[in-house]
Amino acid sequence: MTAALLTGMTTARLDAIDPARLPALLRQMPKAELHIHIEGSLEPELIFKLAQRNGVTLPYPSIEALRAAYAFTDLQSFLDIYYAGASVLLKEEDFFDMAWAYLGKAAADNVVHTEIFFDPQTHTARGVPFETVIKGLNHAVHRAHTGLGVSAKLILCFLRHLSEEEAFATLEKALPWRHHFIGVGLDSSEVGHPPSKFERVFARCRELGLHVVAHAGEEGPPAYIHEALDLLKTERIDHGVRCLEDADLVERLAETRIPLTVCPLSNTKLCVFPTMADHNLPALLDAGLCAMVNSDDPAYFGGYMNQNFIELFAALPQLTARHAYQLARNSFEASFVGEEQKRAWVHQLDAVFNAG
Ligand code: HPA
Ligand SMILES: [Zn+2]
Repeated sequence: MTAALLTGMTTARLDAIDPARLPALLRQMPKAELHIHIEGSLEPELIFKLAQRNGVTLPYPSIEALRAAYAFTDLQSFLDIYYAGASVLLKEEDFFDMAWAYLGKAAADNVVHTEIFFDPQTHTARGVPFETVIKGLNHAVHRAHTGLGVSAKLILCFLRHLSEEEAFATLEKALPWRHHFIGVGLDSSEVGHPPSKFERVFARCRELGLHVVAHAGEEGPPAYIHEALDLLKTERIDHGVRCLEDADLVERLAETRIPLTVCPLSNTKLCVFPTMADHNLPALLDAGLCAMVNSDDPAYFGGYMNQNFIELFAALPQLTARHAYQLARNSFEASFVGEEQKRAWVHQLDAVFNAG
């Protein structure tokens, strides 16, 4: 599979690229984003605009005060603010506006394909119908194809701090809209909520022909990654950076080419790594894993896709054009699209690296 995707670019050619071209290449190269929570793309400006439009009172007096609260110590300290921010989303056009703003940013970063997580339970718990959420998001996704040239798909995430029963109830509500999303995921507070809690829900989702992914090994132990693979049978692992603590797991991930959707700025902002220079993405690539770069919650963590690439490569000088190409190629390999489309995107990628 890997060899088939690696078209014109040889390692020797990649290593001959002038390092001065690297920042431009990172920006210009076509890429796929596979780990973005749409609620995490809600910028403070849009939060305030929607609050005003919907008559919602926010516990922050200004945009600056809200932004100042974005100093996180761990995943939970972020999730508390992230769920509060989502409280301004009430109407279909709110969900459209949020997704449309993200898709414009993605297009500007040369993201040609994005698989977008959404958290319906965050909204249905506040009385917003599932239909309102999915219709608003779907409208933006469709408009992105024609208006921005960005291919976008939706992945429904279950909140793992809630019960199995609530996940099943959410799936029931989603089924009339089954054709609007391609898969399911698992997010929210990881530690104490292992993948095993959702084994039966995921089995049902697989029966329905949905793709399955799960957050694991962000704050949780490598055992959670094993569980996601063994019990949920996930096709990708979201984050997964703690896999390096378990040599057998690394071998398993390398052999199966199960992708890891890594989020560098997220990991530094949530203190998974003390600084970007400590990030283990170079080691993940050296271990032969199908890892790539994603933004996770770009409005909260300081940047969208290209900002993640730029800060990662600036902090880790051992990363070169070879790694940039590998990361983009991995993003296409890991995406839930057909082989022909993947090959077309890799050809576009080759063209950018061959130019100049
Ligand atoms: O990084 C994350 N981890 C878990 N849940 C989330 N929900 C939004 N972002 C995240
Ligand atoms: Zn995430």
